[in-house]
Amino acid sequence: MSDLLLEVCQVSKTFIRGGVLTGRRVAAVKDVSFRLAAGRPEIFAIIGESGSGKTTLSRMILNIDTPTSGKLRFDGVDLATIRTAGDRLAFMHKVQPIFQNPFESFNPLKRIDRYLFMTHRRFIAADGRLAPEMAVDEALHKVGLSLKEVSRRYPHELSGGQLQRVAIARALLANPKLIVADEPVSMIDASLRISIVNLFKTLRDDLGISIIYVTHDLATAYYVSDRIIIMQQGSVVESGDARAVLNAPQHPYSRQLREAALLPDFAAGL
Ligand SMILES: Nc1ncnc2c1ncn2[C@@H]1O[C@H](COP(=O)(O)OP(=O)(O)OP(=O)(O)O)[C@@H](O)[C@H]1O
Repeated sequence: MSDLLLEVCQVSKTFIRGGVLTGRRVAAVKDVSFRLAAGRPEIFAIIGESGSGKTTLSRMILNIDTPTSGKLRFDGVDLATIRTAGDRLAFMHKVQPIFQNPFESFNPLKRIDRYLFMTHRRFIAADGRLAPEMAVDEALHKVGLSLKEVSRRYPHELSGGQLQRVAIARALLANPKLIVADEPVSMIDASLRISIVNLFKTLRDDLGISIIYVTHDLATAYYVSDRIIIMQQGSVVESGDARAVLNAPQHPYSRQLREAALLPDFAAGL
């Protein structure tokens, strides 16, 4: 096992928009580096406005996109060497995504309990000690729900907040070491956001899971994160301890973000 859980090493991603010859190059992520230590679970926020490259960076961490240059290693394994279906499944055991819109994460025609049982079957090697009902119920309990509550229900029969909890329970069935959550609360009612964000703290403290929290929302990032990076136009402009950076931002862009966030919402998050 490596001393590092995740190593993002001088990673860049360039897209070509339009035709191959006539297209314009878009540098979505530029030379980004950071590390998460193994055995020291933390909430690491990637902050930036729309178009700053957060999603592209998180997709590379999830091995959905490949970098144009640079390297990503998870648990010592270079993500570029993950090629077979078996390798991919092994990676997904350890790294799980949570997406912005929980309603898009689930097939609307499939019952939620069936979805969770399917996921359990897929990752059964991760936790073969429990019968499917018990494993699914246990995962749901970790997010404040139960199998009884979601049984026989379809995604549209739950609130966005409840469904995002189910998405987190589904991620937990894989027994991951890292969850990459891309704007996980932005589509959820403001009143429920803090409960999801608090859940991340519980996953970190009680289950030892590290969380990469991708957001444009400084208030929740301030409230929940241990460390942050602030991205502008693909580059990291500031990084460090979340409270230190957000209390006294040094870079003009970080200051600008903080000033823009000094709205009632931000104050409420402090
Ligand atoms: N598949 C793609 N093809 C071309 N350009 C892309 C692609 N994906 C992202 N981009 C561009 O890369 C830049 C960074 O986008 P990205 O989605 O990573 O930013 P973001 O900070 O996550 O923004 P948002 O919060 O709006 O999703 C943007 O200019 C975007 O238009």
